[in-house]
Amino acid sequence: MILTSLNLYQYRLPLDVLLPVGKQRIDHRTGLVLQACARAEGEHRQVEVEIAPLSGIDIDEQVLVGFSRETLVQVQTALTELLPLLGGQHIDTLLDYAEQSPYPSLAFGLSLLHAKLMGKLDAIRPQTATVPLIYHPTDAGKDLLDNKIAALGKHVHSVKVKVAQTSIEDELNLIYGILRTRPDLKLRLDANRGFTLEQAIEFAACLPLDTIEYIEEPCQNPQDNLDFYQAIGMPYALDESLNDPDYQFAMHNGLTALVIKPMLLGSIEKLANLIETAQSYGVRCIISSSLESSLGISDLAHLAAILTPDEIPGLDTLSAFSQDLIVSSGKKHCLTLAQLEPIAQHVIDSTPQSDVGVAKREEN
Ligand SMILES: O=C(O)CCC(=O)c1ccccc1C(=O)O
Ligand SMILES: [Mg+2]
Repeated sequence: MILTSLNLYQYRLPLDVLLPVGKQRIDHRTGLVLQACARAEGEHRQVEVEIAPLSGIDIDEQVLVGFSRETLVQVQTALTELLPLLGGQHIDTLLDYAEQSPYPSLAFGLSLLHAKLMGKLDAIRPQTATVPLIYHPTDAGKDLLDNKIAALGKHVHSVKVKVAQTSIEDELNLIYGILRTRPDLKLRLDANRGFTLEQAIEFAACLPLDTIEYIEEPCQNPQDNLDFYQAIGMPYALDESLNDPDYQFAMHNGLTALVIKPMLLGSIEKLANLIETAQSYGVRCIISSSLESSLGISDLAHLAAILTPDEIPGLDTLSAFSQDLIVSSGKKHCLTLAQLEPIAQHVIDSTPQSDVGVAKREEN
């Protein structure tokens, strides 16, 4: 299968409510959409992927830290240079560039584009269940949270709650409030490295252990996670730790889950290897959102069904988005490609006599 055209677009979507990025908050999301067409023996395929590194600035104009290291501009520049090299090539070339790219978001996007052109995502029903995300939006009150908890369906068995954001007292109240409303729920807590070892122990000691599935990144210094587990016996999960380019899976007491954010980690092959290694030690792998638009979330729901069929992914981040992008999640408005800003384009003349590539590039 040969790549016959590639089109790159940029999107910018305002959010209706703030979304958490660790302790920071964002009020809009920007990213890229890469569309590719490929042909083989009369068959023609056209697919789109979202490439949206989780970097940029928060609502206080502070740089987002702890997630993607690459900026949108870096990825956009790399892709603009890559498109002319990809045009006319076999689609497997996408995998070569994915393995070579220093940018995880780009590696993931290129490998996903390959998988979609191969039809690998069509063959499976997406995971429709997701673990609801509960957090304090600084622009919404306690009522909104209470309503969200009261509205959870009976099929929901776990929720994810952001902690280490406000005071320990407020957060214990929130958690006990949730458990009063729904005593059957299990909780996945996420501290985003917000606690010192002492604070993490003090906090966890106030919670009923058997209601907590795990706590993500309890300690500021992840080396303290082991002491945390030894002191309190609460299982923990790693999330930010996986973003370190040198991260290698290592089994430790108390390590129960990896929170896998594909946009931050790299190619599907790399994800699959990490998942296989972790699962061989009995560590659960939870595919999770990096705050992608509906296009990216839909692909993650398909990938979760393929890579982690026994787990419910953490993809409950779309409700904050004002509009859908390319793929409808049921919102009133769904932006189409024609409504996005084109950044770069590369078309191969597909008449049989000619193999000449024509590159067009628009500066913005
Ligand atoms: O994991 C989930 O369920 C939702 C996604 C989420 O919480 C998140 C999204 C973007 C950046 C960081 C995080 C996080 O897990 O801390
Ligand atoms: Mg987390």
